[in-house]
Amino acid sequence: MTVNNELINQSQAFSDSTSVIDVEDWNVYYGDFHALKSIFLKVPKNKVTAFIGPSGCGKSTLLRCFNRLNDLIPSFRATGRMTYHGQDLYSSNVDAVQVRRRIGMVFQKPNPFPKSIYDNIAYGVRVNGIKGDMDEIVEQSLRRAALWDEVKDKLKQNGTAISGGQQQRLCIARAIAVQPDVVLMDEPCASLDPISTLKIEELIHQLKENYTIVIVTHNMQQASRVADLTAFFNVRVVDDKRQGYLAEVDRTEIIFQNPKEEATQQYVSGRFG
Ligand SMILES: Nc1ncnc2c1ncn2[C@@H]1O[C@H](COP(=O)(O)OP(=O)(O)OP(=O)(O)O)[C@@H](O)[C@H]1O
Repeated sequence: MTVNNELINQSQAFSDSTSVIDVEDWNVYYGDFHALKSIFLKVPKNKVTAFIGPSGCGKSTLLRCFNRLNDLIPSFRATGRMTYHGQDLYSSNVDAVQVRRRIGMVFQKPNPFPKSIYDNIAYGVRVNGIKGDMDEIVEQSLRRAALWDEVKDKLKQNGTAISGGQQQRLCIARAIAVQPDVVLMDEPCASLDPISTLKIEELIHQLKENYTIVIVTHNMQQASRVADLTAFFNVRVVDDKRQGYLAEVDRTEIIFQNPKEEATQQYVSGRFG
């Protein structure tokens, strides 16, 4: 296996952190399209890792590999090794449903169930057979998602009948209610106004005390505000086809102030992408 520079840089940057997810020589294909080429990455525990890069470079693809969401796409195929706490995530004896419980996901568009706020939380807790006082679990999850004070008097109200920003925090509460240890966020603020966006960013800061977070964002300020580590993905053309790769990964301040790659500098300063 080739040792690559990103891995060396990153291990220097976060040598004090344990990694939760380890990616080694990871390649993704959709049919014969090679979407992601040879990714090496360590996702550090209780940190926020941001994925940035131009459209189509494979940020969402890699994020969705972490909780096996791409398994649902018939043309998807991956090679290489991806481990979660040292366990091979793609081993045949790993249950993808259990993976998704431990590695939760929040999507770009808030997607609460058309059920009460209470049941939005309680549903996944029941389905996953999690024991405990349901009222307490609901309250605790809503508190952790910084939503409790706004909804505590209307828990029976439909989860779709609150503001977009509140809906997104409800989706975060729903994700953390099933006791994950990683929360993946795919452009979680893309459909939100600036005030709701700031609330989610503050929440991300709080959440990393208890969870490991990976966020895909097109918003450079957001990456620089929330992320400890930033991974810049880029696209190159191989045999007339666009192929995504990890160009550089390092501490966020280095990626934004003193990156090693020219392309990273150009991207973070808004000169392409
Ligand atoms: N289900 C799929 N089938 C075939 N190709 C796909 C599929 N999903 C994504 N791709 C392709 O894989 C590449 C990476 O897509 P992906 O959505 O991961 O990129 P991204 O960096 O998240 O893009 P964006 O920033 O626009 O959301 C793109 O060329 C895309 O067209």
